Amino acid sequence: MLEKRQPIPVAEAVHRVMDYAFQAKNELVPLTQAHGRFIADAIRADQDVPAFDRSPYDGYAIRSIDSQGACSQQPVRFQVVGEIGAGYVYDSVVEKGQAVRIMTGAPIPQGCDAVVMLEITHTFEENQQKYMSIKRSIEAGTNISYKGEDVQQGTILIDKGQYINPGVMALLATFGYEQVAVYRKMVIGVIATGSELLEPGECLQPGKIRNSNAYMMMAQIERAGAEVKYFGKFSDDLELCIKIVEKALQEVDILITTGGVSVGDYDYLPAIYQAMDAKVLFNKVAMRPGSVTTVAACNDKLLFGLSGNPSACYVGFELFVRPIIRTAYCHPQPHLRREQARLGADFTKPNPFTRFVRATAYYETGQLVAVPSGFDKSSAVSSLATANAFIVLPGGSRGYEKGMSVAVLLLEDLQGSEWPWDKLEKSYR
Ligand SMILES: Nc1nc2c(c(=O)[nH]1)N[C@H]1C(S)=C(S)[C@@H](COP(=O)(O)OP(=O)(O)OC[C@H]3O[C@@H](n4cnc5c(N)ncnc54)[C@H](O)[C@@H]3O)O[C@H]1N2
Ligand code: MOO
Ligand SMILES: [Mg+2]
Repeated sequence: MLEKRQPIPVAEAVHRVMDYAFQAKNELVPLTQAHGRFIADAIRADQDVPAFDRSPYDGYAIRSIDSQGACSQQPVRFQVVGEIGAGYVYDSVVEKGQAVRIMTGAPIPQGCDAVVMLEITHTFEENQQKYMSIKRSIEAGTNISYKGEDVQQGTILIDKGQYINPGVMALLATFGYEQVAVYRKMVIGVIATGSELLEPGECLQPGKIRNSNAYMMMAQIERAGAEVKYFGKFSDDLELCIKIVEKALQEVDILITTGGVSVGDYDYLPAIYQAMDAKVLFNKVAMRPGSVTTVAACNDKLLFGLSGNPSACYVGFELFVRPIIRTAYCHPQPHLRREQARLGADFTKPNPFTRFVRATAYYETGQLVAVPSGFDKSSAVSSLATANAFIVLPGGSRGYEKGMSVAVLLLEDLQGSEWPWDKLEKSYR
């Protein structure tokens, strides 16, 4: 007798998976390889930035008091006693009536408290001595970038778990990180199943299709920030498949299979979990696509049995695997970013289960709009290419109309959500 599978709500399924979340170990990488990784240590400013008062302009450093009374009828002149470029320090004290030619980024010489922009000065020479004059008085503090105005020593600038973007790279360099502690990339194994599968380089034959899921998932794994280990395709021999899964599981942090989780004669995954004595966390989720998504735990390692249908496989990865990866990197918001959007086209299919419609989301005069990105069957591959979001339609509805407000999950957003599954209300206009 065929075992009857009990569908569980999506949020419950995600909870069951997240109970197995763990933290990845750290490793040091050269700064040049840190972009795109997740930082494993907070960045604390060990110095002020800037570290000294400096000039934001090219001009002349002066003592502001000396400029008092300057006007167009009575310009005030300064004796130019030196010059200082960025990277150098003027080593004398500037005296009454003196000025130092200064370049952007150079430290303010001792004695000076203002910088006059080059454009408002007049320069001349008398008796082989350089002078500069100005026609207005300058207040103390004019054109000075003060020590610590950008960052004060001791400030925590980035918490651990943050994604290293180009701006974080700038901070790491500013504070002298030649090596950066990042979370070790999780290694995720991928196995495709099905005798119908051909690789992209092979010619199509009757009844066969090309294996798209493995390549799609490899990219999803990389987008989520992990590393792929591809084990190729299963053979048709169950005993051999069991051995392959057991061996693969030892070489990876997480193993994903695609296909073979339903009730077909060649759907081997349930038998494999049983043979391995793996604990099945669930094998049916009240969602479409991806209702057959199965997750099992074997010696604390997760085995994700994603559907063979491309759209179902894609959705299963983003909902269940991605948050495990991001949690391993201590990211505080490991799930897909949830937002509210306006539905850009009718979606008339009824939804007995929560439906994740692959969609294109975009802004239109400040409002997020989401339009289904094409053919919406679980087997669809075409609608994935332009999808950057899922429209989440709660179960028990009879279809949705253009203009309604719907929840969306954004696929290409780095911020993420802490827990996007609360209060998935029925939509409203
Ligand atoms: N009697 C029932 N039949 C099915 C049920 C059910 O509940 N009762 N569930 C259906 C649902 S829902 C889905 S989804 C699929 C899931 O099937 P499997 O996960 O077992 O996957 P396969 O049978 O191996 O393949 C399904 C489909 O996907 C194609 N496929 C497989 N691997 C790949 C790949 N790597 N790249 C591209 N396409 C792939 C495969 O050729 C099949 O067409 O089961 C339903 N059936
Ligand atoms: O698991 Mo299937 O994708 O619900 O169609
Ligand atoms: Mg099947």
